Amino acid sequence: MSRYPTVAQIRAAEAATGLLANGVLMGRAAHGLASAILNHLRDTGGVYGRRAGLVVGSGDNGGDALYAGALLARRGVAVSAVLLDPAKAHPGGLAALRRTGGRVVVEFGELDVLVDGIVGIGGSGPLRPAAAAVLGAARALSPSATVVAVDLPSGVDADTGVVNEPAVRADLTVTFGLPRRAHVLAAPQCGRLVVVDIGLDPGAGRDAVLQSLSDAQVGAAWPVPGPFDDKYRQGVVGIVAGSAVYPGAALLCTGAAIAATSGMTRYAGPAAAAVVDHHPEVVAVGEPEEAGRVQAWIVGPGFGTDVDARARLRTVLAADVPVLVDADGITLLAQNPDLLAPRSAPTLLTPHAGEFARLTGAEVGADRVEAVRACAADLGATVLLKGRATLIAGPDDPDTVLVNEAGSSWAATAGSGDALSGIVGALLATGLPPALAAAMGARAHSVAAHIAAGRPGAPIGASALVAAISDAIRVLRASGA
Ligand SMILES: NC(=O)C1=CN([C@@H]2O[C@H](COP(=O)(O)OP(=O)(O)OC[C@H]3O[C@@H](n4cnc5c(N)ncnc54)[C@H](OP(=O)(O)O)[C@@H]3O)[C@@H](O)[C@H]2O)[C@@H](O)CC1
Ligand SMILES: [K+]
Repeated sequence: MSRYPTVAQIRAAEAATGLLANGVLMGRAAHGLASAILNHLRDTGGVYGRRAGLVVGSGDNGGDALYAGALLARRGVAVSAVLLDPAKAHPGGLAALRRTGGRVVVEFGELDVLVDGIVGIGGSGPLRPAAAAVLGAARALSPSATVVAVDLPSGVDADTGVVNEPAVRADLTVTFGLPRRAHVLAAPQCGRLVVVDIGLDPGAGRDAVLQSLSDAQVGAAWPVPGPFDDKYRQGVVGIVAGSAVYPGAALLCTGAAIAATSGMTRYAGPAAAAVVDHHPEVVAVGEPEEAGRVQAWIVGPGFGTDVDARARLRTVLAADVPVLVDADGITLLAQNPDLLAPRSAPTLLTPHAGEFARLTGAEVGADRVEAVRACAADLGATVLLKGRATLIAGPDDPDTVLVNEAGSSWAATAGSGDALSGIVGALLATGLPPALAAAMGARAHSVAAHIAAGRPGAPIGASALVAAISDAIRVLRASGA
């Protein structure tokens, strides 16, 4: 489990060490930062004589960069620093840099490493023009220089992950003590993340709302048949998806559900013939009323928004079992919010940003974590908000929002959401709590996309993703072994 505290929580954890005022924490931070840069230099041709440029802001983030620069200079790195506000540059850090032979310059020469010490957790808004100009000139002169962000890429909001352009885009981000929310919410902007141990209390971060499951946790919790299980033991999932004209969503959703668990899969809807054609293990009927008992329903992918779809949604939501509502089902639900009111079994909604806006009547906004939490509380449902960082909140636990960072964008392909619904719905039918099922499904979905794309990656369709689900589960189950 990784936890991503807010800036306020990080500041409290730092203060609790009692080591803020005496500079011990900054010393540890600078040491870790310098080590990460030295490792990078060693991996790319050596340390001595390589060139590092520091862009130094007016706060402690700049202080980290200056102290680390001093350590690099001592190891033979040619270090230069541009001070954005010379009067406010960290005095101790600046003195240390000067003592070790680092130079203060007004513009950089060619560089191997460009260190962003402009702002960290004290920053707000985009890069100011002076900082943007220095970075722009450095990038133009040294386009292949590795960009190392101190704590956070400047311009990225630490708590929301919003990238306020112009912002730094880092190849490597070195942070201190605990990862910040932005590291998972804006992962592509951060590049590789190194978390340096600065001696925070072992319990620090426990109060963080935003959390992610590890692959090992997902693998360990994945339901697989035990020695005495029969076909019903892992639950029966019922799927209402697709249409006679467009059976694709039904096929993808059903295929994903079949692969995700060894529970039984039923299908009810107008694509029944096509579903059985492609997936002979499915018991398929025309309407949900005819489907027999299920332990969870998936309703909505590609099933349209006409009166028949509306009637099917109503039937499914009237059942006293967990229901996952996706895609067209969410659009219909937005028009008929009263359908959720009588439900006592869990409901799980899986909107993308557009469907979320339809559902809540407002755009997701900058603070996605708060948006998904508020939506879950308002609707009394678990909500999975899709994105590169998928967020999941339940209605009864306002102190937990789960996040799955996809790690790549290979899953951004048509039909991918149908596959996600299939995986999560099958997990729901096994009896897993909705938020856990959603987070596990999202993780498996990301891993499947990664496997299907291969290395180096190639674009995939959702069918390839579905075909890789079994391998993804194997990878997850092996990761903790
Ligand atoms: N505390 C500790 O023990 C440890 C702290 N650590 C380090 O300290 C960092 C936090 O330091 P911090 O609090 O001094 O804030 P920080 O992020 O450097 O910048 C604040 C100043 O920048 C300015 N500014 C704001 N927005 C801006 C923008 N968009 N563009 C340009 N400038 C902007 C604004 O000042 P202004 O120019 O407005 O006067 C603001 O006051 C943290 O991220 C970590 O790296 C580590 O050493 C571990 C131990
Ligand atoms: K920074």
